[in-house]
Amino acid sequence: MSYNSVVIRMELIHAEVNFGEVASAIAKAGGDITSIDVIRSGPDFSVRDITVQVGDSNETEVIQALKELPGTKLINVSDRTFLAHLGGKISIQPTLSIKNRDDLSRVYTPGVARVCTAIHENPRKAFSLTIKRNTVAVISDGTAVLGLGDIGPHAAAPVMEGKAMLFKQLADVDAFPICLDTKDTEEIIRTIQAISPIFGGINLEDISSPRCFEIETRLAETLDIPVFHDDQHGTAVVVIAGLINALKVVGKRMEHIRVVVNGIGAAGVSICKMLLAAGVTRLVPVDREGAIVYGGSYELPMWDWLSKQPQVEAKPCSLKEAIVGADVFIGVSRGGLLQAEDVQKMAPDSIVFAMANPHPEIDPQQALPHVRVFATGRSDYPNQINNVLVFPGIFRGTLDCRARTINEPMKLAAARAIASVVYDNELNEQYIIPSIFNEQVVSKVRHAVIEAAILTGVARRIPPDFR
Ligand SMILES: NC(=O)C1=CN([C@@H]2O[C@H](COP(=O)(O)OP(=O)(O)OC[C@H]3O[C@@H](n4cnc5c(N)ncnc54)[C@H](O)[C@@H]3O)[C@@H](O)[C@H]2O)C=CC1
Ligand SMILES: CC(=O)C(=O)O
Ligand SMILES: [Mg+2]
Repeated sequence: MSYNSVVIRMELIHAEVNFGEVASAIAKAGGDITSIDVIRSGPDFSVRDITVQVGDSNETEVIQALKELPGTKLINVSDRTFLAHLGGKISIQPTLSIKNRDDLSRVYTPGVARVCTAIHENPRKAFSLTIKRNTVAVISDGTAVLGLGDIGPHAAAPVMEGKAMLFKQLADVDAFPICLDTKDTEEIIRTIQAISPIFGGINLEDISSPRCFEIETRLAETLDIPVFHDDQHGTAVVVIAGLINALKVVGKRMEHIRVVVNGIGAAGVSICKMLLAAGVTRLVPVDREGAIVYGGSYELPMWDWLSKQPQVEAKPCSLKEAIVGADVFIGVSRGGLLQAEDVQKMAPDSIVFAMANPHPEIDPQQALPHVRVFATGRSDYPNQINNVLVFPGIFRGTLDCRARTINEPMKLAAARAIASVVYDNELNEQYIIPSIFNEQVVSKVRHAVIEAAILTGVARRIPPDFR
């Protein structure tokens, strides 16, 4: 069940009802009052805003119970999540204000012309004299939005705005959401190439597989700024970070574990690749039709690549068969695929990362009693494994050193940096991954990424704190 916060504005006639009765009607219907504000108060009546936490299955009951309560009048019900989206979630602010003609002639014509000429003569100056220095495009075609699927570019916008907010708040990166009204691979590539001059980096988001692989590869080959498909690499980095720490908690080693990854799309492919690079020797990638097996032959190039890796198991099986005896389950597919009896059959001290959003592969209440370490992509349970721990710090570091790409050593360094934020003496089943509000995350990821970029020769600038 998912939870929403609703604000209920209602009038209470004092002679007929008191607040205790209202509170008890809400509680009986399954709502949880989190705050009360008095909007107007008179001798005979008062108007209050009551904020109530409701599950998606009991919101109607709460409203109905209040409608039926004598002495009350329901004025309005607003969903706080929708309120937070009114008018969108970001805006653009100038860095200085124009107070007089002198200011005007400096930031605009004629002064601006000298700056344009300087960039024309030396295009690298765009990095210091325009927003390219600190701006990332968050680009989606709306085809794989969270686990909601192909919901189109308009409906994708709230997620892209949310990513832009997180970039700014967590890492002071200016990010701009762009939702493309095309699913055509060539048109997407050409459009991104055409808009790229103003950006210092491209964060691809929620573009379905397998198109996302070609789009990213072709853009990375042709652009001189980093192109990072967040659902692939951000997710893989945070999974490796979580796994490094979860394995310490259960006392197992990367080389000895058997891992099942369910959902071999954008996130799943990248996770599998990074698991192999991290030393996993027994891997079972599973998609809708069952396991992708060693020695098999697949139309999708990434699946075919996986089938050539000797660490991938050769025995065909379904997800429910694959999970028997597994040490680790990583889900990046869709919600509600597993039940308690499935995770019960895993090896002792099992680790489950059920990361489909917004609904995980297994309901946390079903899984928790049977697994040693459990994590989801959501913020309402402990151990939130979400790529938000990765993209702000990775781009902060990349922009600061003007890296032309984000390579494997930079990603691995980011994963280790995230894991290192939780000290060994703090690690436990409920705390394998730091909170996104832990300020060390962005600064450690930034540092590790810059160091790796310099070492691998992709940094075009050495930031002052590295000189
Ligand atoms: N927690 C996090 O940070 C992240 C979570 N995700 C979540 O992971 C899921 C997948 O995301 P993407 O890889 O971007 O999507 P995608 O569309 O590229 O891949 C999804 C894959 O799951 C497979 N799949 C669907 N139903 C399945 C089933 N019943 N059994 C096995 N496989 C199944 C599809 O065939 C596809 O290959 C989404 O729910 C998304 O919200 C994705 C990125 C980050
Ligand atoms: C978190 C994220 O990027 C997703 O679920 O698609
Ligand atoms: Mg995403």
